[in-house]
Amino acid sequence: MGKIVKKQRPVNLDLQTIHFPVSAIASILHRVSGVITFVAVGILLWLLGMSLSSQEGFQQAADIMTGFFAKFIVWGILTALAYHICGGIRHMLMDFGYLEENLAVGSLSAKAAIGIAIILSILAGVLVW
Ligand code: HEM
Repeated sequence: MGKIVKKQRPVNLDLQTIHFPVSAIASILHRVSGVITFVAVGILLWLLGMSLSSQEGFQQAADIMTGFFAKFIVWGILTALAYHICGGIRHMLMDFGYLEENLAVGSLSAKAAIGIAIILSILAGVLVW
């Protein structure tokens, strides 16, 4: 309240020079993948319900899953889940004290989580297609 703020504060409008550290990217991805996984629960339960409703319902669900768009969505869901689990395990290892909480370990574990998720994503693609 009524604080005097210095008017000539340093300003950097060159957005090209601003880079997120890898741990920040890992953190944003963890939130985004958590939200995608949440929405995915609804989609997958809907598909499961349809497939269990009757023989025709099962056929309808199987037909839906032959389309490229549906496969792409399922691959996206599996990729988000894979990353969310990798990021979640990283979080829990830090929370339980198995990983040191410093910049070097934070960056390395973030890169490891992203790297493992990329490999799992490729495997998910092989599984879906
Ligand atoms: C249906 C499955 C899941 C859904 C819908 C889900 C969703 C979410 C969401 C929305 C968040 C909040 C993210 C944020 O606000 O930054 C979150 C956080 C978290 N999730 Fe999940 N999650 C699921 C499964 C899992 C699994 C299997 C793990 C275990 C590896 C896990 C580990 C975590 C952890 C550790 C956090 C807290 C991260 C933090 O402290 O910032 N989640 N989850």
